[in-house]
Amino acid sequence: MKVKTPIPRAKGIDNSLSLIKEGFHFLPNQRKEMQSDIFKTRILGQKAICIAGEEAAEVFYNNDLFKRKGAMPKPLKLSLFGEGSLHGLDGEPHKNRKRMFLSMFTPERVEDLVDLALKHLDAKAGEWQSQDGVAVLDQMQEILTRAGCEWAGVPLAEGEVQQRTDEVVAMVDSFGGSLSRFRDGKKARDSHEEWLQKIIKSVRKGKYNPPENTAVYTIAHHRDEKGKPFDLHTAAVELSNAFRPLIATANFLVFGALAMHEHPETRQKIAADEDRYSHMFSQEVRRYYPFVPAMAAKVKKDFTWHDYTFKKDTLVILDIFGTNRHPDSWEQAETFLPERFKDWQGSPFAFIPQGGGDHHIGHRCAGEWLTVYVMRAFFKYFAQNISYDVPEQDLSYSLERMPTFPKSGFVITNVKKAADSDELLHSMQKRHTAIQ
Ligand code: HEM
Repeated sequence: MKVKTPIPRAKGIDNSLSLIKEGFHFLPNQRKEMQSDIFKTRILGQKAICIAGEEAAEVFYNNDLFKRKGAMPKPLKLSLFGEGSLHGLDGEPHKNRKRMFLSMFTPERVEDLVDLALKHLDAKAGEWQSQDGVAVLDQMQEILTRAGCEWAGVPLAEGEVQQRTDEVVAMVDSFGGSLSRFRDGKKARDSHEEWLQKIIKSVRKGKYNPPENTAVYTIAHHRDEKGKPFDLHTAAVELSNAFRPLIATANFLVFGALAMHEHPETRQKIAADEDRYSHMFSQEVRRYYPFVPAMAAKVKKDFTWHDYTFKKDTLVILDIFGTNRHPDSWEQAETFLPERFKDWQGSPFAFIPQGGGDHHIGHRCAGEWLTVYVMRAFFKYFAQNISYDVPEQDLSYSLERMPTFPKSGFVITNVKKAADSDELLHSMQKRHTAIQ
């Protein structure tokens, strides 16, 4: 970790606009310019310390030193996460909420989701065969909305699939600082929460009886650390958080399709899946391609780290994208290389596309395994079950836009299912994905 003393300060009075304008480049560029993995700046009018790398992630995810209260910018609550969600909780309330989430994401339920997602993917692939061309991004978003709702026990009528898909897409697309995308995300969230509140209400009244292992059942009947049920608004927010983030997986799926296209040798390797290559490939997609730029927390109590005193309530920003490509942890960090995960020893702090630390006691993403297993299964399906052409199109993606994806949405044409597609699908859906 490179640390300059005294801690350098970024140029400019407040860097909020530079962050929005430069996107994924902002933190890595500042670090490069200042030759330091820790620097000071101002964001949204507040003093902030920006840090990057494995060691930085380890300190950031220390619950004794950092808290989430007051760290999340208001617009993120209003559009992406929902007000009162577990992302902003600390201590016992967070532990109680996190236990509830992890109880809904058991290995069996992960397998249920993978099976459902494959079922919807296979149905869509059947339709693609008679279409001129399809944008994989849009298709993945619809498939994951259908599968996510079915899995969570949220009834979704055929006639509202498009509306509900558009809403979750708008919420996830709202975090990058664009005012118009924020407004769309906020509007989408209002409608989305109203819909989910009605569903929770009918479960509580006994008018709708979903299976006990579904998210909708769990959340409708959950009791918090004081033994109280959620108010209707919080129940809707957390029900959303139990399936809405799946939509983000669509971006990784499209980046994976792009990687298969740009590194054609990976396609055969995924199909053969020796040494769990599909897993290595999925991990490298999550490491290499951008999704989450950074996370924010506040200092819980004064402490000193690298001779710098972090004062209580100071905003600290962890560079997520930069940590996944940090040269101290990754050789040839800027190269797409799935094999790097073959003998990877694992580190909860060097590889943090979905947050770092421990899933149970910290804020690390509750849906990380759902994400990885859906990715593995879909990449295998793409490599084994279908063939397609990738026509001329704009496959570039902007690192200034947050979130980002290939500009064309990754269009494929001439889709054909393999003769033994049904058999392959059946073998994939067999219960063999158990967490390993
Ligand atoms: C591309 C896929 C995904 C990405 C990039 C992602 C990323 C993240 C990140 C960065 C965090 C916050 C870590 C922190 O606060 O330090 C998080 C938290 C969370 N994620 Fe995900 N996520 C993804 C998919 C999912 C899925 C599929 C689900 C569930 C269906 C999910 C549910 C959650 C929940 C409930 C939290 C809050 C955890 C807590 O505060 O304790 N995520 N995710």
